[in-house]
Amino acid sequence: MGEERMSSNVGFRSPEEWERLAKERLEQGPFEYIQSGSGAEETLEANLAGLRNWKIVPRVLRDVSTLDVQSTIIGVQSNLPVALAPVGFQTIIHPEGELAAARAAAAKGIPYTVSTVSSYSMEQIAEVMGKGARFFQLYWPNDDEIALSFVKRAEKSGYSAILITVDTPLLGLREQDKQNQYFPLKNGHGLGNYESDPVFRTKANLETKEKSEVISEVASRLFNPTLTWEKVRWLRTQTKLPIVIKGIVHPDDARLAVENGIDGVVVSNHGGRQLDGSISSMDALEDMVKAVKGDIPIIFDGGIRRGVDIVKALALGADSVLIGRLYAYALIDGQVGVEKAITQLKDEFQTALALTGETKLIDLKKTMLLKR
Ligand SMILES: Cc1cc2nc3c(=O)[nH]c(=O)nc-3n(C[C@H](O)[C@H](O)[C@H](O)COP(=O)(O)O)c2cc1C
Ligand SMILES: CCCCCCC(=O)C(=O)O
Repeated sequence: MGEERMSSNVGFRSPEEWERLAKERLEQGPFEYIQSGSGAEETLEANLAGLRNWKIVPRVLRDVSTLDVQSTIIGVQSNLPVALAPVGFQTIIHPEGELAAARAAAAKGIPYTVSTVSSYSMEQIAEVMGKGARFFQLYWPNDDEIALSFVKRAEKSGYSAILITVDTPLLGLREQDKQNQYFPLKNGHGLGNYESDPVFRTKANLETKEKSEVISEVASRLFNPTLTWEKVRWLRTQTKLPIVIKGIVHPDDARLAVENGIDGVVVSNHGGRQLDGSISSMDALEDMVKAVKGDIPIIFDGGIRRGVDIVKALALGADSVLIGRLYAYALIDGQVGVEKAITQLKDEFQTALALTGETKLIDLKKTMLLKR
């Protein structure tokens, strides 16, 4: 491992350095769209603090020469207990957007989650991924036939699970974006899945529309504040793919997920971009674990920046984690950048695991953590 680690130091970039470079290279609108949270950004900061506040109490003299970090995430194999989170509009970062990030995930053997508002279609992304594991994230439109069409297309193009994001009945109040008057959709990003959808095309009469009209048609269908568990139960009857609910932090919602036949939850506050003042992901995790651990897989996101953060989330009971901004910033260097970020995260995670005194994911336990 020594020689491999020396060579991986070439071109090393810390998460902070990726963020700094992204700020330098992107225009203010796109950069702040990625970086910012909602409101006063209390929850954005709380996600980071929530992880920082847990300290590891490491053990020693336990032969940590052989590590096993292989994982299963919603039924698919992964080289790490990590998947790339759905991040919409990736062409605001790099012209190859989702294609580059998805290729990187496939090359590194971890799952990639395609956002409903990806700039390339789910079929285009599937094609570049080959056998790479992929999930489809559903922003349920205000038209169930379009929602079902997305899910059927995901089935056909080899997606292994549907993640329904439920923390976005409407967009959080993001002050920087308001100041910048910036929302990527308005500039024509994030249309990949809508523009290619046969049901949407017919309903919106797309053949006769200018780009600006297409954008308005998508914008008018994107949000669905009427969504309830009843609709989720209906979707359960329409697909055999595992369904995961993304964006819950209340243990009662986790129980409801189990009762409604859901196959996993993502404990998430959307990276602090929705309800500002909501509980940090790490503070929510303990009660979510008490509510559903062992019933369905628990995925965690919000604030993961380094390998040691993954150790903490898994020790507190998560089965795996998603990373968002960490890879989004690295996407400024396209596929190479994202691959570099994943390689580094793996190195950090393995190092943190060994220095904690453990070799296997299953041995990460809450007893090795103290909250300070
Ligand atoms: C720029 C950006 C775009 C995002 N787009 C989506 C999206 O399309 N769908 C979704 O479910 N979550 C989206 N998220 C939230 C992420 O999936 C994830 O929950 C969050 O980024 C995790 O926090 P982290 O960035 O601290 O890792 C987005 C986050 C960012 C930063
Ligand atoms: C319901 C569509 C909202 C798209 C916003 C993308 C996103 O999740 C984010 O910016 O955060």
